[in-house]
Amino acid sequence: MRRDLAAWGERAVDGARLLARSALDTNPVPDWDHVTKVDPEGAKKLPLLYPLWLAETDAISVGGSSDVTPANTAAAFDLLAPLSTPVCHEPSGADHVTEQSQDAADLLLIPEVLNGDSEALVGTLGLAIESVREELAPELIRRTASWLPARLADWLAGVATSLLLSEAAFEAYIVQNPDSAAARESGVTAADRLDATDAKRRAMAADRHLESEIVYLEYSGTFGGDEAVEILERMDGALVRSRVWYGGGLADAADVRAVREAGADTVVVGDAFHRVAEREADLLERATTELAADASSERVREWVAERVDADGPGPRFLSTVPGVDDPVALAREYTGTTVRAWLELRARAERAREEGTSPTVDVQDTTLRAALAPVVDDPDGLAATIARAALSGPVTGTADGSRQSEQLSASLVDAGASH
Ligand SMILES: CC(C)=CCC/C(C)=C/CC/C(C)=C/CC/C(C)=C/COP(=O)(O)OP(=O)(O)O
Ligand SMILES: O=P(O)(O)OC[C@@H](O)CO
Repeated sequence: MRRDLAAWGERAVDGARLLARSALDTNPVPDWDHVTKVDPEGAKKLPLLYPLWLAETDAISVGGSSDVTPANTAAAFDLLAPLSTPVCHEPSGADHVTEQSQDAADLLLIPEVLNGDSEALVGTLGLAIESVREELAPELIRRTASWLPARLADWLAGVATSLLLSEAAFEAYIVQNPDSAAARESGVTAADRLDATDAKRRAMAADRHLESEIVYLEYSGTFGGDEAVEILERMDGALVRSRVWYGGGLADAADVRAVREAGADTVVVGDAFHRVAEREADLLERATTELAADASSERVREWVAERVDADGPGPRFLSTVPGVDDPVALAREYTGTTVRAWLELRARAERAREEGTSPTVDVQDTTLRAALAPVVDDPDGLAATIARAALSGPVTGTADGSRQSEQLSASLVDAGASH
């Protein structure tokens, strides 16, 4: 009798859970419109005033499929964790998840590839779970409660592992560009590309069986165009709980509109953001020779207006953000502020060198600090971090993004300050 009652109770709970799944939004991943993917590898840079550009996006995802290491992941988190925008961590290897990355990230996103090899679906995941259960979690317990008896510590490490996985969100990827690093990492070849019918079926399996919080249509590096639209339209309405994310080659408002109208809940933009930093590096170099260190705001505004037009990377990135009404005006504003902040930091670094004082630049009353104040909680701390990174410059032999300085678009080292 007692057993019958217990079984009945369990069934009732399961039934309620199923009802809630269909009737309520139980997905812990917010329904973001726009996510910016920040790749920690050294070749992909951040604009000097990245907190301004990233204040426009709904969330940041830190990750990439090549040349990502625990060290460059840590450097990226040092720069990004202080922002008010939520920061996710999307590891592509088991060793990218560390205590520091877990502390810094608001959400762990775990990729599982629906059309790749089994290594990418469960192999790397198994390895990562093993490393959390047998290394990361026991080490954490040892450090925080070394006095615990071994058996209790081991039990707690198991609980911590389950907790990490239950709080993570799983991303069921459909990888459609076989020429991308993501495809190489997940064993996806041209023959594995899916048509709309198969893509929808696998998405339904991920939604209902794997219970993946995200179904991610991935064209990494290239825009999926009509094919992506057809797949998204086919999936639309077929999924109960998973959010649908589209990423790959988004470079302007028209691309974004097309995939959103087809049913993508969230668009993910990667390269278009890193291109802002690439262009900025050239622009700052020119500003150094063409503008006086104390150029007026008006002069800088004119100079920037002549060089930033609708086809530039800044306006293009901002045009992918659904809420931004005038991407050209906003990109000019952010670029102008960046140029002024840069000229001022250079001048301060030069002065510090001439006076033989410490190479650390005082960030009080700087354009940098003032620009950060409206978008972050601790503008003093972040301004100091950015100035320190810009001043410390690259170190010979490393260009892997493992230092914050290697992740910024420009370095002030030639202004005389050394580290
Ligand atoms: C469980 C824990 C603690 C960690 C998870 C570690 C795992 C499972 C990693 C899986 C890695 C995997 C299957 C990667 C496949 C490649 C992929 C889809 C990567 C995501 O794409 P991006 O890395 O954003 O692509 P780009 O570098 O091309 O921008
Ligand atoms: O870099 P892009 O092509 O914007 O792609 C974004 C993201 O989907 C990559 O994982």
